[in-house]
Amino acid sequence: MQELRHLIASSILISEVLFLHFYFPLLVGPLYGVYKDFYISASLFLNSLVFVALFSSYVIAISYYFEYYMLYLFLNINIMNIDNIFSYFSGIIMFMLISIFSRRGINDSFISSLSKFRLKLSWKIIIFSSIMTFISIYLYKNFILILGILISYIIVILLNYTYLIPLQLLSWISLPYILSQVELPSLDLEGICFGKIEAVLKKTHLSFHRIRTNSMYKWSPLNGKYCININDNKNFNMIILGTSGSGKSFLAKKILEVGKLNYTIFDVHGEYDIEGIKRLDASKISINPLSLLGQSPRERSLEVAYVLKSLFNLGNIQTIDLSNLIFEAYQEKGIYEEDDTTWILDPPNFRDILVLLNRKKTLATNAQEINKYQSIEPYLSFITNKIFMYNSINISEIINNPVIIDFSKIPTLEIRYILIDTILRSILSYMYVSGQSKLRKMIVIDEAHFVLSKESGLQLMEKLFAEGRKFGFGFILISQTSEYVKKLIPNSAYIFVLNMIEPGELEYISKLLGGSDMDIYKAIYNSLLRLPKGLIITRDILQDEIVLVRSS
Ligand SMILES: Nc1ncnc2c1ncn2[C@@H]1O[C@H](COP(=O)(O)OP(=O)(O)OP(=O)(O)O)[C@@H](O)[C@H]1O
Repeated sequence: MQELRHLIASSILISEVLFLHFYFPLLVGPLYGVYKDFYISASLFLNSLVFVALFSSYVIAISYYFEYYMLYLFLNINIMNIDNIFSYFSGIIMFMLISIFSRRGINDSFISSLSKFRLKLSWKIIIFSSIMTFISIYLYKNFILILGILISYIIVILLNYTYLIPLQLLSWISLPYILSQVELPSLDLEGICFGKIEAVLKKTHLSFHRIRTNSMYKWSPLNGKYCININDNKNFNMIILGTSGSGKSFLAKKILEVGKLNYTIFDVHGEYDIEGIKRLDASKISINPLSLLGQSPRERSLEVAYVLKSLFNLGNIQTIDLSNLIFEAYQEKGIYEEDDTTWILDPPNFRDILVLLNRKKTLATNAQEINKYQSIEPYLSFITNKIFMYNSINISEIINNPVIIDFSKIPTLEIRYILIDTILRSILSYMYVSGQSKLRKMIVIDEAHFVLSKESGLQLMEKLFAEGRKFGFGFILISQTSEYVKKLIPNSAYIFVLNMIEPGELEYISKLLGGSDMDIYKAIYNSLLRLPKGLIITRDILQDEIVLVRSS
């Protein structure tokens, strides 16, 4: 939207010059000569104030003086004299003083953009721009015009934007526009381009964007593709946060579709239906959580007991008893800790453990022992479900093909959780066996707080997040709340936030994206509250810009 600002600024200049030429003489009659200088000085003063406010940049406002100079040259008026320069700079200095007294500070958006400027030279642009410059030098034969062209030429080469090459020809007239292009963040234009950038958060005086921030930082409209280059990141993990209906699953689907990624979606509520993608009804599969998954019987017994502890809030003694019982069940099946050749035998299932528990209960010799078994029996009975009897699910098939696993028809949340946990652990074990790889699989977990709210689920996810990249696995976690994803954020490459309304969430996310700057915090806080469906706020890590993106 820099274009709109330049259109306004240039329109002001051109109308003033035209007014001076055509109507001013009619207005003041024979006193034209007397009032002309006053008119020019006053308009220079006022315009400099307007231009600084419009561009939030003293540098761009100063460059407009040269455009002014060129336009007046057409009327044979030379404004390059001390009086006029003084008038123009008085306006700029007055703006600085107003900014200091209103505690806004002297901030120049052009200069602050220079710190983020990434130099990318291209031979193509250097050659084209040089040819254009030589042609214009030959045509213009005027020192001032040529100087403007040479300055524009250098900036165009440094900025590396092809569309600026023809603008060089306009010399000083196009210089303010060319300079303002430094402010465009040079975001990646390669990778997965799943959205359009609508705006960038900038410290500016004026904003033409509809999302109000009520802060010194405002959304500065920008047009461009928004791309993520996941292969360049330290991991492939992403977190999507937002209220219900804000567009979280739409965004996840876009990333998968545009990136042509191989994926598995853990669809907790049965919301995903993607044409041509296989849906697996989780209530019709079977997976045995007691499969060893590359671990020893002791390790796996402890792990399963820990999962049940997290799920049912079991006490420590109950958890140890349960773990010992599971370990004994392995031994009954001929699977021994010290003999890893037995680890490939068929594992017991929850029903075997229940049978073992009942046998031990009948053989118990005192009330304490009976109580011990009775305290874990209801939980074991509860999870002894046909889903956990044997292994019908083929993990390598799930990993090698796109698939949506629909968990919505699983009757109880506890069974749903154990099933999701077991599939994720099977994937972890597959990862270790299959070895290192480039990105081969994205795993999307919708309603991730369901898994992460359990201690064992959070630990498992932390492990997957930390180790997935090495083995070519990335994760997209979707959640309505940030509460459970906090520990995963350090191992995430991208965090996309859609509309949020809960004050605690807003505070956390605004601090996370905005850092310690209170004005940025305020801007993000107010924007998240107002975000319409499909609009995302994210921080571009490479450019360190906070951007507003629409998934489309
Ligand atoms: N960028 C967008 N452009 C067009 N439609 C969108 C966009 N984002 C979301 N929608 C539409 O809005 C509706 C809600 O989106 P979506 O299901 O992705 O929300 P959600 O945040 O996942 O909701 P829930 O938390 O309830 O699952 C859908 O019909 C979706 O097609």
